[in-house]
Amino acid sequence: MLADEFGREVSGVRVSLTDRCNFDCVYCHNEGLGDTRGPMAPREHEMSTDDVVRFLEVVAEFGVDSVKFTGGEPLLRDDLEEIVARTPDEMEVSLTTNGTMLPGRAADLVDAGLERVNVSQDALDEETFKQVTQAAAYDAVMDGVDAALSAGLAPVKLNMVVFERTAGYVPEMVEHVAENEGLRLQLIEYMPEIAGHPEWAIDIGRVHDWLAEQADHVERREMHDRKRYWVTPEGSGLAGDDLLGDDGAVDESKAGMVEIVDPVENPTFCANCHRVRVTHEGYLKGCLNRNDDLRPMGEMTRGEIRETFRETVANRVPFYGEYMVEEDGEWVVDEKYLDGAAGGDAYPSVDEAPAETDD
Ligand SMILES: Nc1nc2c(ncn2[C@@H]2O[C@H](COP(=O)(O)OP(=O)(O)OP(=O)(O)O)[C@@H](O)[C@H]2O)c(=O)[nH]1
Ligand SMILES: C[S@@+](CC[C@H](N)C(=O)[O-])C[C@H]1O[C@@H](n2cnc3c(N)ncnc32)[C@H](O)[C@@H]1O
Ligand code: SF4
Ligand code: SF4
Repeated sequence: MLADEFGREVSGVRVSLTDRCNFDCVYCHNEGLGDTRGPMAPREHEMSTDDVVRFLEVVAEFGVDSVKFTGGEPLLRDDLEEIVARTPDEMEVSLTTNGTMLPGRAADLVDAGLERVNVSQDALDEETFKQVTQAAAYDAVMDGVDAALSAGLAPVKLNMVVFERTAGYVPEMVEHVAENEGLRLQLIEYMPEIAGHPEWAIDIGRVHDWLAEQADHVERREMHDRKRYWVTPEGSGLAGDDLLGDDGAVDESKAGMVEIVDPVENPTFCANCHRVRVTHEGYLKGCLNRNDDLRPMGEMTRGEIRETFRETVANRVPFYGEYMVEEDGEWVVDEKYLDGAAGGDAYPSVDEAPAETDD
């Protein structure tokens, strides 16, 4: 496995398959590339099926053992089933989606090899959901979660972005996953780095504190050093070791899992980041929040992709703690990165994007 100069092995890749989306969430960072608004029809500059598969085959040689497909909305790609089916067998395949297109496709995706799915759901309230996503699709998302469960994808993780408009729904969402076996909850700190509106953020520390009071068992996940809180349904009377099965792990029929994703201004999170990203146009990048280290993979042979992947890993830096450093209580870009010293150019326009190739 390749490791960067901060000792972080790269075990996973996150591939954005498109920047198109049928929602227009007010907070969307689009995996670092800005706006999802625009035509919904397939676009020429998206990586082809073969491009995606070739990249995955190359990184599998380096021991990368998991891939997450994301976007935009990855289910807008009609070839998603084919991509999943052609992903190297040794890789765990997961998907992050708004869920609306899972009915009718979840079973085929599972047949193709999909192992896990995260579905974005910011509230249990239809009106708030509509305001946040700017789409009237609450029922479609709920149907999507059901379709994933019926297809055997339990536990399904619900992704909830916690910011000023949704924070009030946290207790309800926690109770929802505590009561419903097969669901987990991921509370994602609102990230303003690319989306803007820092005033929407809430203090995620308060959510940690509240959950610590509710939880009957707490764990840490190696990835990002994320905290996981296990919460039992109200009135269950279960606590502590009651929750553990014979294998020492929490029995999910007794408690719901709530994980907090809190990357903002968090050097510890970044110090445990083991992922390289790929944009829908086939650029490698070392960090969600950066677009000054992009390396194109289009028109490339496997040998060149190998080299580009090595370069991307070698140039990865933790965003908080190295790229952004604290000065007088403020986070500022470390001077040495101000001229794009990592070697890449600023994100090129679509017209300059590399053409698709066969290899
Ligand atoms: N800054 C930052 N944010 C991340 C990172 N990983 C996840 N996030 C945030 O969490 C959101 C949801 O992540 P997902 O793609 O659903 O999955 P995940 O939690 O990373 O992965 P799994 O738990 O393994 O499924 C992302 O879109 C980001 O907003 C990361 O490495 N850096
Ligand atoms: C960019 S979306 C792409 C996949 C899919 N369209 C979806 O919504 O699940 C991936 C995840 O990023 C989260 N997200 C988007 N913008 C964010 C932001 N500014 N801060 C934190 N999370 C964000 C979304 O809630 C979603 O769970
Ligand atoms: S559904 Fe996902 S990609 Fe689409 S706007 Fe919302 S967060 Fe962004
Ligand atoms: S370095 Fe930090 S901000 Fe960048 S992708 Fe990793 S965890 Fe996220």
